[in-house]
Amino acid sequence: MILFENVTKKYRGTARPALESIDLNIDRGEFVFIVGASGSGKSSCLRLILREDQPSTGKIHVLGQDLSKISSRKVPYFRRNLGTVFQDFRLLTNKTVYDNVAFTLQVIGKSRGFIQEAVPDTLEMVGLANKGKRFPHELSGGEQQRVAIARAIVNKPAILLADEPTGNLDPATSLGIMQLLRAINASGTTVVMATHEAAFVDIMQQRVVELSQGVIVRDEVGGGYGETASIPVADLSEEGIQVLRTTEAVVRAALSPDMIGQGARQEGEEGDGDLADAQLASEMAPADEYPAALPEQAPAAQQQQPRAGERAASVYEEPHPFGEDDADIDDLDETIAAGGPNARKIPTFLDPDRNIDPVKMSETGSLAEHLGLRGKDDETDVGPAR
Ligand SMILES: Nc1ncnc2c1ncn2[C@@H]1O[C@H](COP(=O)(O)OP(=O)(O)OP(=O)(O)O)[C@@H](O)[C@H]1O
Repeated sequence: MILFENVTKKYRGTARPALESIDLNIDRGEFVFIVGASGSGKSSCLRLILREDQPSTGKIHVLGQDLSKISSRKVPYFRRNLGTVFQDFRLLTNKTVYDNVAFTLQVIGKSRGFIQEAVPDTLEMVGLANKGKRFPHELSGGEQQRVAIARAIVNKPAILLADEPTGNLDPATSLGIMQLLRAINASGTTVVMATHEAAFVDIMQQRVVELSQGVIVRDEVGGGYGETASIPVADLSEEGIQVLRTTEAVVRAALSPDMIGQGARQEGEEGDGDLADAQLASEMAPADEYPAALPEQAPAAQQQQPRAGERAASVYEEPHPFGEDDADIDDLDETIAAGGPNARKIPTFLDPDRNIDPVKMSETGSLAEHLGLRGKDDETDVGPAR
């Protein structure tokens, strides 16, 4: 689906390449973290996939297309298959939430009927069904990122590229965003995410591609953040460190062998966290306490038997821009049904089918409280996470 063949990118006027001899193959349905220290080449990598830039040497194929052969005129058509999310949200400030999401569809000429169906569906999916009339400045940071994600996925792209999507959010809000991205991935979208968020990379146990000075130094399925891709903890305030540690403790407790697949560890049971962690984790885990975050989606492992009528009800069944002859696209449904080539068990608290109501998540404070973290106001939802 995404193929880099011996790709080198050297920017004009720079002494060394930003990316050097990169070979990378990302399959349909994968969730891939791209990690690495600042300047290691993560964003350059995403820009090349998006065809915002071209490699100096080497070949890149995305969705079966040789990117060097796509003319500038056709680049916008190519990009319809890719959703993008950035650290700074990039919303249109003078448009409502609804219009921000609808705008994506309007510019590619979708019918009014399609837009009227797809936008509310997508806003509901990201937990913002009741906030369509708000303007971006009336939303918390986490909510703004949800709008950006809604905008990115409303056209049901095959690939979602996320460049530090939680970089401006606190850990609790970031957790909700990660859960949403994992749910989107579970529905079949390939997700490639550049990040510095060590805790989330560690707990998600997805494929990790680590860059160091433009070179891939690690490509590990089910990996963690790693030691060399260091998080700039020096930037953390004391309070930030406390929140990050608490979050990490919670998610690690949630991932303990006792809990995976069987709900929360009970208070007082043995585990690798302390009692407070176990309490927090057990608050997170009960499956039936919250409605499913994404009712129409199931975690990858459960998607081998799609529910009858589920796909028929989708509003996204329009012809793919690449046409029905594209083998890559033809195979997509099969891959989705199989849960993607790298479908594997995901942590219960990230399981889109089971735990946190997205509306609760988007109402700032409630998730943090739910996690046992400090509650917060809308105004404080945006802030340095690290
Ligand atoms: N347009 C450009 N012109 C010249 N050099 C660039 C350009 N864009 C990036 N670079 C350089 O390429 C290297 C890789 O940058 P890139 O933004 O891809 O790194 P990154 O891993 O995404 O960093 P960060 O985590 O700080 O966002 C850096 O040395 C950067 O200075």
